[in-house]
Amino acid sequence: MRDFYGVTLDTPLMLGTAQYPSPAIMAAAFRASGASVATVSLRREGGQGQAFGALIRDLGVRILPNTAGCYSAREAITTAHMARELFGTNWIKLEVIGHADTLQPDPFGLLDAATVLIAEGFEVFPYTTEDQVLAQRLLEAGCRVLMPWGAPIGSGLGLNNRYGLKTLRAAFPDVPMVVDAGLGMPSHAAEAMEMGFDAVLLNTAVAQAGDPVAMARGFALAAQAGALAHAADPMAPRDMAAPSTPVIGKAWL
Ligand SMILES: CC(=O)[C@@H](O)[C@H](O)COP(=O)(O)O
Repeated sequence: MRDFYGVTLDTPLMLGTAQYPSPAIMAAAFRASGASVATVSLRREGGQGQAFGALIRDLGVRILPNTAGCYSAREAITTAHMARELFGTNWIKLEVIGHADTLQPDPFGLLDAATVLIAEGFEVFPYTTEDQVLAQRLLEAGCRVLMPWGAPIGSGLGLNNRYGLKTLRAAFPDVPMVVDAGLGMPSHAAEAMEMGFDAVLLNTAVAQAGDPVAMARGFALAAQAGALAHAADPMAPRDMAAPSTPVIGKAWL
């Protein structure tokens, strides 16, 4: 498993903390998922007070505060400052949203905010697209992790641009990468891990499932299966059939 700013995670699953039917169900979903990281939105959940903060801390997982809902570099930077103070971590999942309908990242605001935050000692996890040039710029700015989107946040569409994700993975083989957002089913997580990504981050698919706890477990198993398959050096697909049972001679009839 990859190193995320010097931290090796036990499992390849990062889970969001929003939209669960109740705090108790959220905690149970975390336990079922074995997630290593909980991402927390300061702007959405910061107002829920100390009880929520205590609940998150009780999950016993690493906290990755995020800047969800920020539409400018300035807003994201201010939110990151508050998050560092509140959670006592330099980790920040940096979201600078560029478009209200797709919630896609604003590449320019993202790079500006990442540059400032890295200079201030933050360890930035940028929510980005699969664009290789932007990835290169983020790495040059000092990001040591990339979080390309699977699909628009909350859409559950899975991996929208497989070609883009595969080429991004291949272009920067040594950079830890997490597919973040848009996953709807465990098979999407398995596919991302099979492609060689190091972890997946999701929220809506678990929180909004009829049974969040069962879905959390499903994602955990799928991410683990995908990681195992990637490490097992999968066979290359081929166009023509090839008998899987070798035939030695012919049966005598
Ligand atoms: C919780 C969080 O950080 C989201 O912004 C994240 O990107 C998850 O997206 P989904 O809800 O689509 O899984």
